[in-house]
Formats: sequence, structure tokens, C-alpha cells
Amino acid sequence: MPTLLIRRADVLVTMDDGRREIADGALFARDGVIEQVGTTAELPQTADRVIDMAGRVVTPGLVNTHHHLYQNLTRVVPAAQDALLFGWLKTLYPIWGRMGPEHIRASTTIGLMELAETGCTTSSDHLYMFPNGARLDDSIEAATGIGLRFHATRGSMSIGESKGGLPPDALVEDEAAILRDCRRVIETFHDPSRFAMVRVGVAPCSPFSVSRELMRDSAELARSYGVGMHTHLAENVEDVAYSLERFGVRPGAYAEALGWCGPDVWHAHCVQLDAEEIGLFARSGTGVAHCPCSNMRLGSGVAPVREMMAAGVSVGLGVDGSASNDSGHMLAEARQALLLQRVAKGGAALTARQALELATLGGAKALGRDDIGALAPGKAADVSAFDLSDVAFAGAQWDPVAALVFCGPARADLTVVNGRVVVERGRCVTVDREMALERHAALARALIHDSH
Ligand SMILES: Nc1nc2[nH]c(O)nc2c(=O)[nH]1
Repeated sequence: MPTLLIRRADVLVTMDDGRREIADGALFARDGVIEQVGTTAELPQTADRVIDMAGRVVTPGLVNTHHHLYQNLTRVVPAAQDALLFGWLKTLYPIWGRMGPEHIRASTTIGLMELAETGCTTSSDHLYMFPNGARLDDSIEAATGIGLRFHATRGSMSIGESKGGLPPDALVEDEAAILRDCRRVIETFHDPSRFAMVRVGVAPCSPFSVSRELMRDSAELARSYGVGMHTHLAENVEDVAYSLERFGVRPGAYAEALGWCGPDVWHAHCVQLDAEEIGLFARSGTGVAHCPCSNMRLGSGVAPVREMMAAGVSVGLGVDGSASNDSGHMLAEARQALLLQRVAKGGAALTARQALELATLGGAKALGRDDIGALAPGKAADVSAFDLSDVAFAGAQWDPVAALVFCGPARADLTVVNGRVVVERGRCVTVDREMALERHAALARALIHDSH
């Protein structure tokens, strides 16, 4: 039962029920679970591993609720730099279609390393195409190697261009095969227990790439196993127009009719939700992954986050795939969430502490977890620390907690997942970092070469 003591933090942000911020803060964990939180003087003075966090702000590990990790092999593709969602997808589908198992493993390793080195301890991933023998297993194995808590969602596309969908026919799968593979990966990998490191969710890609039947059957299957459900919804006006034209209803009604509302569901984006849909999500406990950088990058609009929060919707933050961000940095996402709400709704729309809450506790709730997102007894020892001597924080001693969101965005000095150090002095220490970067670069170069 190894013990861990993190002590002498300038401020320890708990996100506990009282939202305490403890000066000279400390945390004591045993076997990956927090036992005590308080001042350094109040806690045990020794442990198997003692980490001195003087000069740091310590926070709950950041929780990323939406990603497409494979997309980090296709950052800043010139032809997709300036397109809206549908044009962007149509440009990138053929490149993504050339990937295989090795691409999934390499991109998952690099994407999670990037997240870990910026303070994220739990990430969701939405893998929705499986070309050339790729499987969800590839991403889960890579995530296990890095040591981040991982919500792998088994995505799917079944309606290709010839049937009125957006993706090329070559990238869609047979619906019976999709459902069979969903069962297989849930039965193989899903861990429902508290402090689980791997959970599996069911995630048909979007209304314009799967059938109504697959949406409905996926929901039934997910509920029969008690796993989470995830998809893209109401991302931009083209997405809403597709829903109205093809299904005769707005995205919220479409989701509700097919069983896609409830506390076990979190939808990505929701930029174009109207007041009625926000009410539906609040009543049903449906969660939202807000992805401000991607929404700006793809010109999708400003999600009604202020209104969702006021209505009581569970909102978390997601970095989205690195082809539409093109970064994977949760504090950058929190910063953009704050700035974007203020552009739309004025200076009081979102505070730094609210943005930090979306990035921690909000994400945990959206993923249906009450064991992460806060530093309190009985929660997982998922911890991030940011070094206040970084130039990004120079002069920000006025309010180091707000500085995490207003300044920077800073990289993490320390990231601990389940009591295990994953990032130390800013570097991921669980895998061979340089080798992983070299392998990823070689795969990206080959994709570029084959595109010319
Ligand atoms: N931002 C994104 N939106 C999407 N919709 C869809 O069907 N796929 C995507 C995607 O990869 N990113």
C-alpha cells in the first residue's frame, strides 16, 4: 500500500464541497486514493514518496471530455486550415483513411503525453474510424502505457456519401459489425469499478454519418452494459440544417427520440443548442463537452455555456481532435472558454475559478464520475502542479489560482495519476519520450509523402 505525500504547495485548489483553496497545502494518499488534505503542518510528515511543491499551485488533475487522438498526425494540413466543419472533414477523411493500428498507437501515446505534460490526468477519446485493421484496443494499449485514466469511446460511421452521409463509403462500417465490436471492447476492457483506469463508451460519430437505427441500437446496447454514451451534436449551423432536412427535427429532439439524453450521455460541442434543448439537457442530466478552441478554429460559433451552466447542465471541457484545435492543452481550453464567453456575454460571463471548475469537476461530472475532479478524502490521487516561477506567471502573485487561467497557458511541472507520477519536472516519465516523438514524426511524414 504505497503512500504519497505532496506538501508545501503555495496553494492547493481542492474543488471540494467548500471549494477550499489551502495555503501551504498538502495531500496524503495511500494506494492511489487520497486520505487527507490540509495544511502541511496538519498532515503526516513522511510517506513512501514525498514531493515538495513549494512555489507551485496544486490542482485536481484536469479532465478532458472530448478528443480524437488520431488527429494529431494531421495538424495544420494546409487544405484544411481554413474550412468549416463539413469541408474540413471531407478534406481529412481520405488522409485518415490511410492510417492503421500503428498510427492509432503512436498518436494516442503522443496525444496523451501532450495532455499529461499540461496537467491532464483523465482523457476521453472518440475513435470513430477503423481503417486497415485499426482497433480500439490499439488506443487502450497506448493509454495504459502512458498511465493516464482513459475513457475510450468506440465510435462508428455507417452512412457514407452514396447514402447521403458525409464520409466516403470506404470509411464506413457495417452496422451489425459495429455493434458486435462495441460488445467485444466493452466485455474486454470496460472497468465499472471506482478508480477505474479504463472505461469504454459507445459513440456513433454524428447525425450526418450514422443512421437513426444505429443511434437507437447503440443507446440500447450501451444501457444494457451500463456504459457511457458519446457523440457530436449541434456543432454548427450546417449540422443543424442537416438534422432539419434529413430528420425533420432539431438535434435535441433527434437525440431525445433515440434515447440520447440522460446522465449517462455527454454530447460534444452543442454550439447551436437553443433554449428548449438546454432545458432538455438540464432536466435529463445530459452532459456537454465544450470545445472552445475547436469551435473558434472551425468557425462553428460560441456555445451557450453561460446559459447551460445557469440551467444546471453538466458542462466539461474538451480539447477536441488536434486537427481542429490544433493543440491538446486543458488550461488553454479553460482560458479560451473564459475569453469566448466574455466576447459573447460580457466581462462577468465566466470567472477564472468557474473555468477551472469546468476543467476539473465539470469534466468529471460529464463523464459520470464522482471519484475524480477534486482533491478530497476518498477521491483518486489525480493531481497536477504548476510552477509559479514560470515566466508566464511573473507578476501574478496577486492571485495564483486565477493566474492558471488568465496567464499562460502554462505547462505542468508535476502530474500524478492514481498516485503514480506520470510527469516530473515537466516531462512524461512513463514512456521513452524521444522514441515516441520520433516514431510519430516518421508516421506523419509518411502520411504527408503519400498525400502528394
Ligand atoms: N470537431 C469535430 N467534429 C466532428 N464531427 C464529426 O462527424 N467528426 C468530427 C471531428 O472529427 N471533429
